[in-house]
Amino acid sequence: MLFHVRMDVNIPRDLPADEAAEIIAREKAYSQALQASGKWRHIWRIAGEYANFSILDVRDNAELHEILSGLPLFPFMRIEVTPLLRHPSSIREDDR
Ligand SMILES: O=C(O)C[C@H]1C=CC(=O)O1
Repeated sequence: MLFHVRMDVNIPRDLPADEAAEIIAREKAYSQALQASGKWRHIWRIAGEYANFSILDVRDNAELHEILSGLPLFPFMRIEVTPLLRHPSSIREDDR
C-alpha cells in the first residue's frame, strides 16, 4: 500500500544542540535503512521549510503507523498521511 506522507519538524529551541544533533543522526540512519529496504520509496525536502514529502510502500496501516511512530524525530513532528492507489492512466507498472 502506498502512502503520501508530509512530515513537518519542529525541534524545541531549548533542546540542547548536541541532543538535537544525535536525534537527527539517528533519524537519518533510520530513514536510510527504510529507503534501502524499499519501504520508504521517496523523500523530498519541501523548499524553504523544515519538512518533507515522502512516499512509503508498506503492508498496511499498522505497518505505516509502526514506521512513523518509530521515527526518532516523531515527538517533534506533525505528520499528515494520504493513502494512494494506482491511477487508471498511469503507465508505471510498479505503481500499485
Ligand atoms: O529532515 C526531515 O525532513 C525529517 C526527517 C525525515 C527523514 C530524515 O532523515 O529526517
